[in-house]
Amino acid sequence: MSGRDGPDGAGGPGGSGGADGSDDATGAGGVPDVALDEALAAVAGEQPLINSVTNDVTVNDVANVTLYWGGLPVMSDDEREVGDMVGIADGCLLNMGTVSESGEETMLTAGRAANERGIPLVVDPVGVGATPTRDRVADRLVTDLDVDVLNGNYGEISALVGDDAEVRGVESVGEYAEIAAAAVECARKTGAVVVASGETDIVATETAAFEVDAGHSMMGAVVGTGCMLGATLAVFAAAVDDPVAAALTGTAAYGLAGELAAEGAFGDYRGPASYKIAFLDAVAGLADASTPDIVDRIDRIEVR
Ligand SMILES: Nc1ncnc2c1ncn2[C@@H]1O[C@H](COP(=O)(O)OP(=O)(O)O)[C@@H](O)[C@H]1O
Ligand SMILES: Cc1ncsc1CCOP(=O)(O)O
Ligand SMILES: [Mg+2]
Repeated sequence: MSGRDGPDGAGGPGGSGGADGSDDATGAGGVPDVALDEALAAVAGEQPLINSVTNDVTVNDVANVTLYWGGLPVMSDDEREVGDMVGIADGCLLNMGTVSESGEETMLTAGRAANERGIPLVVDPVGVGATPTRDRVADRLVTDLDVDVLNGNYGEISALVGDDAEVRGVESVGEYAEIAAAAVECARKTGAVVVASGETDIVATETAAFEVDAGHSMMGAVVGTGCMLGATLAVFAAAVDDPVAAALTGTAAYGLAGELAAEGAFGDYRGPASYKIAFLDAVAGLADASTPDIVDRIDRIEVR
């Protein structure tokens, strides 16, 4: 871990330590007693500055969703400056969606600065499994850096651990019956808390796996929802001390926003483009919306 509490570390807003079920700080069924309202209040109170080195396709969405959660976005990605910007940030996101040769080096510079500063480092290995270049860059990021939270779709997480995976461009294609086991193996390989996104999200550590039942199929119809999940995880990891509680809370909050948008709570929509607007408004308005207790959306699952 990057100088921060690991999954057994001290708790904090939004969750209490031992979120991998290793001590008595968990609730029923070995699920940590995460609290959405506490996490959202912590984000609002801390207003974490998040530096994202991210792709050209969704950079504006990543910036806005960071802001709408209550963080402060900055997208510094120049080798001459990024170390200094991460040096004053509270969290760092690396998203390799359109990584260039210089961008690869800049991501390593930013990641090393985050590790040295002891702030949360989130990595989204976009498109790993699609090309040898992406396989090499992703492996370099998780090997050379101390990653706190790693998020990818089912295909990307499976590809990272060498399981059969079909990643077409950046989209996960096919069935992944063993995704929970792949996520735990990925956590063991990288030392990160792993979020495997899909119809049901999986949050995994080296010793525990949780299903997060929140979200809507319309989220899968919008480019950028995985990238924006990475930004969400960076914001929550900067405000919630325990990285597992942060990942569970951020993933659940994100899915709840997707559900509220699909229900029309933040405006009608006619298709994926207008849904995206409603989704972003749901993120911005979640703190004021009445939301269910997210503990009821999280189930610990047994993984061999
Ligand atoms: N069919 C679905 N049902 C519910 N939520 C979904 C569905 N597809 C995607 N999501 C949600 O959308 C977000 C992005 O997931 P995903 O599409 O897997 O990432 P990516 O965009 O990187 O491929 C996640 O929060 C995930 O839970
Ligand atoms: C289409 C595309 N190509 C390179 S990055 C990118 C966006 C990927 O966004 P997400 O992973 O959220 O679907
Ligand atoms: Mg993605």
